[in-house]
Amino acid sequence: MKLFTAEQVYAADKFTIEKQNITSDELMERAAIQLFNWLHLRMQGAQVKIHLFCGIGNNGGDGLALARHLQDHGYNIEVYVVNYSKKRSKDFLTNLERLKERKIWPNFLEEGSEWPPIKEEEIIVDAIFGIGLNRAPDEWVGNLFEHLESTKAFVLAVDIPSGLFTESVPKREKDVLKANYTLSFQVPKLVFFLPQTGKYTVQWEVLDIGLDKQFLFETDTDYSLIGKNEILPFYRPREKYSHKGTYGHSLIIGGSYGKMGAVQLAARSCLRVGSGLVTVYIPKCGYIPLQTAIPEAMVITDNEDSHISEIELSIEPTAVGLGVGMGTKEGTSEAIANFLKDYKRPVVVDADALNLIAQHKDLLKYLPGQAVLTPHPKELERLIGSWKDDFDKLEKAKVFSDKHDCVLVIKGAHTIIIYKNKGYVNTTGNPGMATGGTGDVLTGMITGLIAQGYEPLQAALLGVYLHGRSGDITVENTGYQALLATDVIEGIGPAFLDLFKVEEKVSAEEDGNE
Ligand SMILES: NC(=O)C1=CN([C@@H]2O[C@H](COP(=O)(O)OP(=O)(O)OC[C@H]3O[C@@H](n4cnc5c(N)ncnc54)[C@H](O)[C@@H]3O)[C@@H](O)[C@H]2O)[C@H](O)CC1
Ligand SMILES: [K+]
Repeated sequence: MKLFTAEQVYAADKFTIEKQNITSDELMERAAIQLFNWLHLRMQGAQVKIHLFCGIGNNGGDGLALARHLQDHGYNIEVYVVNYSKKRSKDFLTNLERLKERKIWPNFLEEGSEWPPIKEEEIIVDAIFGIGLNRAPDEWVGNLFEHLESTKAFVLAVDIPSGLFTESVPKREKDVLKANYTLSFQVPKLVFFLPQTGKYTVQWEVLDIGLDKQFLFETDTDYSLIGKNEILPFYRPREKYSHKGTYGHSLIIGGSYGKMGAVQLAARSCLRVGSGLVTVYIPKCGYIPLQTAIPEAMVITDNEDSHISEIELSIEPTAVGLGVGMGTKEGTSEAIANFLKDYKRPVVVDADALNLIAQHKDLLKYLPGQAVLTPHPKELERLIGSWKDDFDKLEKAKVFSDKHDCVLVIKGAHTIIIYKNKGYVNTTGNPGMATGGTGDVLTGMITGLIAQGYEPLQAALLGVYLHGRSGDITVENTGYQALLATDVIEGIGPAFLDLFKVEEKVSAEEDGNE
């Protein structure tokens, strides 16, 4: 799913209005009906009080139109206009008139107004600011947000939590009204997925308001959301007359005394994603544990017992996963540097190998094209330097990826994959996966996918998606706390099978939308 900028959403609006020969008021009405259906389906006429806070632009217009539908269906509502500007939008005014015709008189809130009392069990609809926010809300509006949050009532945001910009990070937390749920029109916003801005909504959902499908399809975006629909088109099925040679030979280079587990995790996950053959290159101390734990893997050992000192290859791997559990002994750093100077085939670089490259940036020029780098935030900072905020981080990552022709897998709650000027936001995974070894599993998976012939970017997308999906499937049995990296490997099979499961439709939801 593409992630549009506010400017692109406005363009889609305009295009739709012209092509479908409708008015902007009719489009607002569609939005309001979708909002109403969503609420009505869940509330079934319950008389819990709904407090609708509406701004003076089109987001406010949506709120007023929703209030009208709620009133028509007998809901218990109270409407407020947050009067932060005299510049009211046309469709806001139209909807204000419609409310007045029904004898609904909103409360006008201004600087100095007394804030309305709201009970914890009541509902707040936030239609104050939408994607048109162009500067931080005035102090008194921030104070209102604070008051609304302090009531602990459930906050349902229309389109986007008020005070949240679509393309930058707000300066102060109190300038945004935190939402429990956001109903976003047509497309989710990038800010829902970044650590500094994602925290402003607990959950989100998209409401289809019928913006022109062709326009949405043809508009190119810098960011997209990666789910099953984005993965399936490049999934490669197993061929009947294939053999293990068809699916590549992966080599995992890593391990040191006390960190052999990392190699085991990477090698096993590499096998689980379907790599035809897997060899590991490790220091001698890992020989017996490796051979015992993973009979399917082949082992080549370094001359040193406790760390890697020289990477001498007697095989020609299809793809290499470099760095897991490797340590930073001096001999090891040299071995990696020498290896990278000679090696010309696809590589996934992780952990200590990443840190080494960050320390010796001249090594970057030896990376083969489209090398996949899988840094966590600290490793990323060592590579690209510090950043002002999440948007700055993404821009710097894009510049780095373009300059060094590499795929950056920025690990986090929503892992973001950057290649050149595009970003791909992953949707799978959960907090249970914040545990030692899951990164090694990811490295093994991406390596194994590249070995099978996936382009490095595709391998990164599929690997990250399946890794998170496996965690999501597995956590159902383990719970967050007990989830182990090993469990994520065991879930890879079910995650592949899940790619082909047809989603069950909630029939009531469909009814509600009719
Ligand atoms: N396709 C869609 O998604 C549709 C969206 N709709 C809704 O329209 C809003 C966007 O409406 P817009 O009028 O452009 O902006 P806002 O309501 O967000 O803001 C109002 C207005 O206020 C001014 N402003 C901005 N920042 C400030 C500030 N800090 N203080 C005071 N005033 C400010 C600015 O001039 C804005 O224009 C979208 O989110 C949806 O909810 C349509 O209803 C249907 C199609
Ligand atoms: K809002």
